[in-house]
Amino acid sequence: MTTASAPHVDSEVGPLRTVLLHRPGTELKRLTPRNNDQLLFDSIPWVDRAQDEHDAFADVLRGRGVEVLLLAEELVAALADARAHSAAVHTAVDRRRLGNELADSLRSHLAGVDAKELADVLMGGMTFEELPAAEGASLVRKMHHPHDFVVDPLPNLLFTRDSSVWMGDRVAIASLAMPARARETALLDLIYAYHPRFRTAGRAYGAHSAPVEGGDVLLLAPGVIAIGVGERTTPAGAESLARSAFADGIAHTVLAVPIAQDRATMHLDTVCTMVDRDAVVMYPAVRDTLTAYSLRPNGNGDGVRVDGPEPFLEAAAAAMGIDRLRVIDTGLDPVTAEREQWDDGNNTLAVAPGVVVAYERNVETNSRLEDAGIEVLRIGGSELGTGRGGPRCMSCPIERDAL
Ligand SMILES: NC(=[NH2+])NCCC[C@H](N)C(=O)O
Repeated sequence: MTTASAPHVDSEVGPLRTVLLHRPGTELKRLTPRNNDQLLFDSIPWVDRAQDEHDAFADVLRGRGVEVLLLAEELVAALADARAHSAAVHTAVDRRRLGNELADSLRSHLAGVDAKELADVLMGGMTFEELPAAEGASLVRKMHHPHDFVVDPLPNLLFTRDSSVWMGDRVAIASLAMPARARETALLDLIYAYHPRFRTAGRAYGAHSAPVEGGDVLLLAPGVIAIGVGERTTPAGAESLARSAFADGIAHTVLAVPIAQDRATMHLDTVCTMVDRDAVVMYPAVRDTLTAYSLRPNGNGDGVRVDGPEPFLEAAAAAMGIDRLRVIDTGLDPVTAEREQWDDGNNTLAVAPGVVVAYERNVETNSRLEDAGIEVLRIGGSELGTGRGGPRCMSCPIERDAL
């Protein structure tokens, strides 16, 4: 491993130094037409091609000097600690699903496997068919279909943005709203608690608090955080993240931004991402309608003042202390705009101010970004995108240089 500097992120666009990605693996092979909706994929990805696309994404980042950490490797490293190993077994065994007898036999099986094999089960799941034969006749085993899951797979691990968020030098483990993703945070929690590199990192926000997902959290500028509130992050989640950020001195203003409770706009970063210190790319259909409530400490203990709603762009510029937040005018007709929004055209990952990674398929959005002087690093995403997530969703920045 390269010599690690300290984790720290206080913007969306400061030069990216270290990022956490997840190269998709066995968990994607679990997707079928019967379970894909529940597992939050819109079709069945071609897994080998998804891996190739992901490797190319990681290479683009490495080519820009970014250190790429892969979740599977970090998880195996964390599980080398015996305490992490036994905590991990605990998170994998669902007694309500398995009943006591089968739960006990799964527990003793997993307790005996090495870190790599345990990590594979935690990420890729396990079916009844794969469960090593246990003594005794379990009704649960007899009555389940061999392809039912003993441990659910986590295909959305790919979207590392959502499960944890670095704010300043602290990491917040998210609280994921959808049952299909809930267990992801347990894996991130293990990595940050037991991996030698992260063991000392401070935490922000309580893991078991109201739902907050990282795709909703935008670090607009040092001290200014926007939080989308919609299908995933709840008002209570936004409020609790704001209180935690104020208490830790990470933010002076948090903007709570209502977004439509739709699959197409499940997170704020599906309609708006930052591409430069003072510029965003935004889905034209929300440009003039997005609003924000401003939260600030009211100077009275841990009291919080709530103002608004007012137009998002105005509230953001005021909190950031700039005249105007530039919106790159994609100028797209409504149908093209809707198509490219669905394909994560607005979901860019900045590697530096004015330099972003974007899916190549969003031809029109990308060319407007270039017209506006933004450098666009294009990646293929035909298979990666089947889970509805782009370069920002697939990356969790751990270290960015200050602006
Ligand atoms: N930050 C994001 N926009 N993440 C996209 C997550 C997509 C994932 N399939 C989900 O529905 O949860």
